[in-house]
Amino acid sequence: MSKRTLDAFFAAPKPKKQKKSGLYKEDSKGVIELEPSPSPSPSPSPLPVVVTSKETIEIVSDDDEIAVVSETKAVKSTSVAAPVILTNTGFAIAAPDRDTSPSGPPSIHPTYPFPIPSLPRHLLESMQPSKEPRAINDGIDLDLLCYEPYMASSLARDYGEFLRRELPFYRVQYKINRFGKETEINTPRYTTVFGIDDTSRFSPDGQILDARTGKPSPANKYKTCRPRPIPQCLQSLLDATSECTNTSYNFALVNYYASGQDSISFHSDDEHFLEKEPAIASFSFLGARDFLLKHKPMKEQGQPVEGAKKGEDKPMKFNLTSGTLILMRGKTQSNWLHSIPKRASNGVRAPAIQGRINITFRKNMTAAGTENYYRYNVGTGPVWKWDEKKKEMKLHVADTSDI
Ligand SMILES: O=C(O)CCC(=O)C(=O)O
Ligand SMILES: [Fe+2]
Repeated sequence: MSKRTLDAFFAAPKPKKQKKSGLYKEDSKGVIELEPSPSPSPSPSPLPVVVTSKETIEIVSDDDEIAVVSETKAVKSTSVAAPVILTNTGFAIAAPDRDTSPSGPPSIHPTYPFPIPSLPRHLLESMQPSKEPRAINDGIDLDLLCYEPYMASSLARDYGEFLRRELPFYRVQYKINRFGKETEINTPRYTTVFGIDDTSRFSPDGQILDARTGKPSPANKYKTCRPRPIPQCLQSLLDATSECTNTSYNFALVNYYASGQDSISFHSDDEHFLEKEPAIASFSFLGARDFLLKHKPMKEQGQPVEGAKKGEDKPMKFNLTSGTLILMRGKTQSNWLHSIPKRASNGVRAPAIQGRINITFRKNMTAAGTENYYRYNVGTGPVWKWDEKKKEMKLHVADTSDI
């Protein structure tokens, strides 16, 4: 969401708790793959049995957010034999026959706080959609394509864990003017962004070039940010998504919702620097979360309120599980709002909410759009990085040993 949209957002008082209207915000599936193993040598593997469980969760609050609203060369490497792990239940955990060696050197750029490893080879080979999409268009001006799943569950988990572990994240704070008063906003989720708008491109060695002339761009073209090339681990999914959705993208925005308290308020991705009727590809990895969609108020759009169409009064709800891709296209962004509401993380009937990665691929047309995306998704604060031992985000301390 852009600053312009935010300003419009705060032009009226914000209702407290549930039942919101207009643009105001509110702000897991367990998968076990088992292979019966009567003997210690279970190969060749039959198809895995996938056991899933659904949970019921409730909305806890809808205030806070202020929603904002290298290319690398593959190198040959050797495959590691997949181990078979025997459990004390008499089952062996299916050990996939996969090559987890890196598919190339890490992606590096002066703007990255640390090198970003290239994908393990088994993931790089799994970037194409696993099935045909289903159209969802049963609301007025709603035009969605849902790949459910785009990526099978164990690959989606590996990919989600890879991104969570290897990407730099930020907890962006910024100030807005709300009813004439300066207000500090704490974005209620981890964010990060890579990419550059259509007027520029990166050279193979990471310099910013003018997209039309191919010459280096003036050093002051981007005044408030340092655009970062999309690392291989995201570019490979972007390329596969471009191909299957027949759309080009130049930005990857990543959200990490660490718990049910992390969220994004109702908004639409209708920034003026995107194309008209933009196609936005939105992926989900790791923990499942509810995704709400509701029609913008008809009145606001100069249409009669009577005969409200599906989604306007009561939001449509999708439980987005790991590996799902939702493509929002056509008139969706100009007519619909979407959100990931807060959820109770330890409800009686609900297991703890697991962290969730979201990636959106978009096509940004202007340099101002680039500045906007970096301002609201990287900001000026410290870097957070996943601590694999503690299983949580930790402030990243730059390694100065080489300086
Ligand atoms: O996490 C999601 O599924 C939605 C994210 C989103 O709407 C956004 O980043 O604009
Ligand atoms: Fe969005």
